Amino acid sequence: MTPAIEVQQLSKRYGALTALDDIDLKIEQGEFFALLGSNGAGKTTLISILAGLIKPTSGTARVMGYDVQSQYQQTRQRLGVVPQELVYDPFFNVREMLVMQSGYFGIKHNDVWIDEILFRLDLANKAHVNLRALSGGMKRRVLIAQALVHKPPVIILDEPTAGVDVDLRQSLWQFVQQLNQDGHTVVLTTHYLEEAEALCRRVAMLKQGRVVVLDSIENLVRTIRDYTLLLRLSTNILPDGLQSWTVKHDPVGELYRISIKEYTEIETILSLLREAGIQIIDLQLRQPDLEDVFVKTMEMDQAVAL
Ligand SMILES: Nc1ncnc2c1ncn2[C@@H]1O[C@H](COP(=O)(O)OP(=O)(O)OP(=O)(O)O)[C@@H](O)[C@H]1O
Repeated sequence: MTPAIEVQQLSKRYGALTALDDIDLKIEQGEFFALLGSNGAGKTTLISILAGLIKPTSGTARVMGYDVQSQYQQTRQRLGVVPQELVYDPFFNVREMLVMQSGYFGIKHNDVWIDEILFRLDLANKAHVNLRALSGGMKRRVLIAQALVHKPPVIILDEPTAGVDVDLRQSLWQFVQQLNQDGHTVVLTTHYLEEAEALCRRVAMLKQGRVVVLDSIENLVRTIRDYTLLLRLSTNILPDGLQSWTVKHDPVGELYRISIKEYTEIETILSLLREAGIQIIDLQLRQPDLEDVFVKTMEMDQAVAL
């Protein structure tokens, strides 16, 4: 099957700055894929190239098999991008804007789908409100509606939940998951790693314009064997024996965070505390998650081999 997105040896330079450095990436149709990276890693640059908004310095990018530069019309029809920035035309109301956007794609009678999108994004009662009169979160919903108006098979969401309240986040994710189940490929960039972990199966992490991690979230989390033992204790004087572990004191909630690699270390720590007469008021064990993978990846000096 043709990949939804295929990027080969893609680079983008702004003068001396390399925003994307020889990237190869393939996202299959039907995937729910996370594109992660810290600020300035190159995520928006990659998305802008896919959307045909900027030209790469070298390399190729394809959407559903079509080249984003030489076959721009075909890729535009197949791609819906929700941009990070709130850009909107202040002269129209929500419905007018969506009808107009449908027109750009040559779709004449789109009312049924527009109604469905408005309903799913909880915008039905704002259909006749002028865009400039909407709150930031509502404008973001309109941007999402705008990206979906032509039912594109590939949907890219660039930090769609920034500034969005919890209610909409949940209904938005339900809607996007439904679209994914219906066969749409979804690519998501977000700084909320728990969101990526809950929704996506595979992830690429960008660092300084390079793909440094590409794998399923399940595999990545499995490779991390750092557990955190969280303890609230009856005293703040710890037994000397605990010096063999990295212990961090978190004044919020008076917690001690002890990094361990094996479950058996818990037994030793508990017996050291018991021997010192220290009581445990609260105990939790935190499993490694995508955030641990991300922090580790970003800390590494060199890109890890793919
Ligand atoms: N038009 C431009 N001119 C010069 N440099 C640019 C331009 N656009 C982006 N850059 C630089 O390219 C690099 C990648 O930026 P990009 O916006 O792609 O990062 P990002 O991963 O999307 O970051 P964020 O998470 O902050 O959105 C950054 O160093 C940025 O400053």
